[in-house]
Parts: sequence; structure tokens; C-alpha cells
Amino acid sequence: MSISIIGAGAFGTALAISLARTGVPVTLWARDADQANDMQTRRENIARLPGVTFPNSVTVTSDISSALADTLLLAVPMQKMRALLTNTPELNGRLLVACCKGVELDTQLGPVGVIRDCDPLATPAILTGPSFAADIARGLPTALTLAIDDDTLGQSLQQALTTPNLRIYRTRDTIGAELGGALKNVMAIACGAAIGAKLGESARAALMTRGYAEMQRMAQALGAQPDTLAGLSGFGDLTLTCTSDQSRNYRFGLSLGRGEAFDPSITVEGAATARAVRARAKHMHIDMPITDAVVGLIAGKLQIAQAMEMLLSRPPKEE
Ligand SMILES: NC(=O)C1=CN([C@@H]2O[C@H](COP(=O)(O)OP(=O)(O)OC[C@H]3O[C@@H](n4cnc5c(N)ncnc54)[C@H](OP(=O)(O)O)[C@@H]3O)[C@@H](O)[C@H]2O)C=CC1
Ligand SMILES: O=C(CO)COP(=O)(O)O
Repeated sequence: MSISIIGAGAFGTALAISLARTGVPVTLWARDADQANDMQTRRENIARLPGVTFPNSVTVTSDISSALADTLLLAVPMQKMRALLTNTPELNGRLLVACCKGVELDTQLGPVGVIRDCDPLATPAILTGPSFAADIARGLPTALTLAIDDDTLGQSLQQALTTPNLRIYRTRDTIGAELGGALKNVMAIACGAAIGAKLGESARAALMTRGYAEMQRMAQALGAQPDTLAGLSGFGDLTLTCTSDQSRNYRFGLSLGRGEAFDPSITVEGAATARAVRARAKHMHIDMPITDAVVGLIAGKLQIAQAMEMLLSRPPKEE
């Protein structure tokens, strides 16, 4: 099974490096020709993943026709996935593995839903779970979830993506896998805001736990399996992202909590996703108070003290 990576950001580059270390040839596609040439010559992605040298078997190109493998890992931000698939018809009809986390703002679809919507002939899958690009690129031990409908194809893909340092678990629950990865970023913003505002570790633990309850509520309403949310793609990634300064979503939350500006060029998937999820939750009458608070904080309609008061003054209920 030949594999190419479409999108040369931090995660796409890390996946290319990790796969290529096993000796297989991997093509990494960047949309910008200058960036692709620079990476191919330097053997490093200075802009997005500095400090890690590419193995010899990585080829970087901006020519999509030379990146068309059996399997394509789509490593672009969630809100850019539709533009990628629409503007690059060469990708159509293949095994497309979404490597992004989020919910599309306009349609409230997840990555698998957007692939199905843009390319009905594609076979969609999603690779998600707790993993910082820098950790994968350095060869640190990591475990991810691969979600795909077809079990036979799933087994081949699982084998192809496994490396000595990257263990892949498989599920057929694409809805659960994509929702876990999307929703944990919203909770990471909430936790970052709490820590940034010096509300304490107990507040973070409460937000993580009640955030997980929100994740389960929405996921089950949309047909996901509770076990998927309890796995790497849900609970696993929630734990990583809500507790580490390496997370951009968490750092964005920290800056909200401290009242500081945040560099708008940094990818923060949870910001648009919070708005998309809130709209979907309202439509479906699902109670998601932490998501509501995150949307209010980001929009500047709530201060952190008001958000906490809103959460704490809700009517008493059973856990
Ligand atoms: N970084 C991480 O640790 C992890 C990230 N992820 C997920 O991976 C996804 C990508 O994140 P990440 O790699 O970190 O993001 P980055 O911000 O590092 O990079 C985004 C990349 O997407 C490219 N891109 C944007 N729009 C398009 C488009 N329309 N067509 C082609 N390429 C495009 C950008 O190209 P350009 O430079 O030309 O704008 C850039 O190379 C996110 O959903 C994230 O949640 C998952 C696990 C870990
Ligand atoms: O998804 C991630 C870790 O699993 C990366 O998190 P950030 O996008 O918040 O950096």
C-alpha cells in the first residue's frame, strides 16, 4: 500500500518522518512550491516542525500528480479540508484518511462527513488520538485510533501505518472517533482558560470530567459508541490536550484566561469547532454548558469570572 501525505504542516510532516523511518518511500505534498523546494533541499520543515531532519525516503513536492498514492493522509486543518478537496480534484475516488480534528463551521460535519460530502467515490477514514507532532517526529512512543467502515481495508491500513514507535488501534466507529478528537479541543480551551485565570487544578479536573460528560452526551446523540469516546480518540486525547503546554488549544485557552493576545496564525481547531458544536447542540436540544462558555469567552461576550459563575450557578443535578 503506497502512502502520501497531503498537507505539510506540523502533523503531516511528523507522519511523513515517522513512516519514512521504517524505510518506505513517502511523498509529502505542500501546496506552496517555494516551501516544498525549501523543505526538499534543507531536509527540514523550518516553519512548522523545526529541528527534525527528514529521512532520505521522504520526498517533498508541490506537484500533486507525483503525490497520488493508493492512500492519502489529509493533514490540513479542519476548516481547510473542503477547499483542499474541492480545489484538488486529483484526490477524488481514493482512500482518504482525515488526520484533522474538528467540526466544519458551515455544515457542522466532521472530517469524515466532509470527505463523503465532497467526494462520494472516496473511501473515508480518520486517524486521530493523543499525539503531538513533535513527539511523533522524535520517535517517542505514541498510540492512535484509526476509524474506517471496512474491516479488511482497515486491517491493511492499520498495518501500513504502524511503526515501531507508533501503535495503531482500529475501530469502525468513525462518528465516535471524529467527535472525540473535535470536542476535546473545546475542553482544552476551557481548561487553559481556567489555569490561565488561576482558578486552580481542582477546577481543571472538574472541567475535564464534566467536559467528558458533554462529549459523551453529544457523541451518543449522534450515534457514536460510548467505548470509542472512552478510548484514545476521546478520553486519551482529552487528557493530553487539557494538561499540556504543548497543545495550541490549551495555550489559546491560557491566553484567554490571562487576558493576553494570541497569534492568529497558529492553528487552534477548537475555536471554530466550539461554535459549530454549539449550533448543533442547540438544534438537537443537547445541554453543553462548557461549550457555551467557551464560545462566549472567545467571542468576548463573557469574562472568565462570568463563565465560572454561569457554570457553578446551574441548578443542582445528579452526576
Ligand atoms: N500539530 C499536532 O501536534 C497535531 C495536529 N493534528 C491535527 O492535524 C491537523 C493539521 O494541523 P497541523 O499540521 O498542526 O497544522 P499547521 O498549522 O502546522 O499546518 C497546516 C498546514 O495545512 C496547510 N493548508 C492549509 N490550507 C490548505 C489547503 N487549502 N490546501 C492545502 N494545504 C493547506 C498549510 O499550508 P500553508 O503553509 O501553505 O498555509 C499548512 O501546511 C489539525 O486538524 C490538527 O488538529 C493532530 C494531531 C497532532
Ligand atoms: O491534537 C493534538 C494532540 O493530540 C494537538 O493539539 P493542539 O492542536 O491543541 O496542539
